[in-house]
Amino acid sequence: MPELVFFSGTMDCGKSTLALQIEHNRSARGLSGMIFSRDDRAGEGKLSSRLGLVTDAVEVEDGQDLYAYLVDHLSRGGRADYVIADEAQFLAPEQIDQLARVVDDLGLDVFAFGITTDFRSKLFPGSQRLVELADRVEVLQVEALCWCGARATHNARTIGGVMVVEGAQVVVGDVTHSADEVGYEVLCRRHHSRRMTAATARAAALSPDVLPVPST
Ligand SMILES: Nc1ncnc2c1ncn2[C@@H]1O[C@H](COP(=O)(O)OP(=O)(O)O)[C@@H](O)[C@H]1O
Ligand SMILES: Cc1cn([C@H]2C[C@H](O)[C@@H](COP(=O)(O)O)O2)c(=O)[nH]c1=O
Repeated sequence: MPELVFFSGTMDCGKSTLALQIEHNRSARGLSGMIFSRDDRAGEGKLSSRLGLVTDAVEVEDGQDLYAYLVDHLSRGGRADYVIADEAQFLAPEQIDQLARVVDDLGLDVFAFGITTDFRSKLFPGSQRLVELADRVEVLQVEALCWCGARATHNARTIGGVMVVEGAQVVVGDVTHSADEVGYEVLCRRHHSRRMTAATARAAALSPDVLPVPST
């Protein structure tokens, strides 16, 4: 049975790498994938991983009907044996419905990859729809870690390493925090709710105002 699978996790946990591996393994067996992406850091029409691999993708536009795009592609003699959608959090809920229709009406597997929640730990609309519709939601096995060593479950947006909680939901970026630049850092829930990034934790530890806590 074809499936809609949502591979979800924090930033930097290997989602795009897995997407590229699925693509590689299937194309190595002669299958042909339709690859969608949106706002990849590597640029328009790309699906890229931090491990350095990159492939071409169809850049999804606002209002684009993904089901109609596939039907059109197939009716012109194009091939598509499965579908990959990276950065799926950036897709509109209607586009996720269209991907579900690709599974149900065209009989193709759809593998969607994306972060579930934004920097305020609120669901992206596209991710919410994926959770609602997916046959399976898979959490990636490679754990991204918080600076404290716990499993990272949340995405923080930072400016110069300091967590911010105001701003647009979508700001394309990477897990870096050079001065003045918008970046991201993955944190455990405790440190996300305390707004404590690696930089602010280090600064607090060095501060003369912080009294040493005797160990119990
Ligand atoms: N230099 C490296 N050596 C080994 N693994 C790396 C290196 N750089 C990145 N990675 C791996 O790549 C993962 C990020 O992969 P990527 O597919 O770009 O993540 P995502 O799409 O989830 O944001 C990191 O969690 C890490 O496991
Ligand atoms: C938390 C959060 C992230 N983003 C952006 C930042 C990146 O461009 C992508 C995530 O890509 P990755 O391959 O999973 O690292 O999403 C955003 O726009 N808004 C947010 O709140």
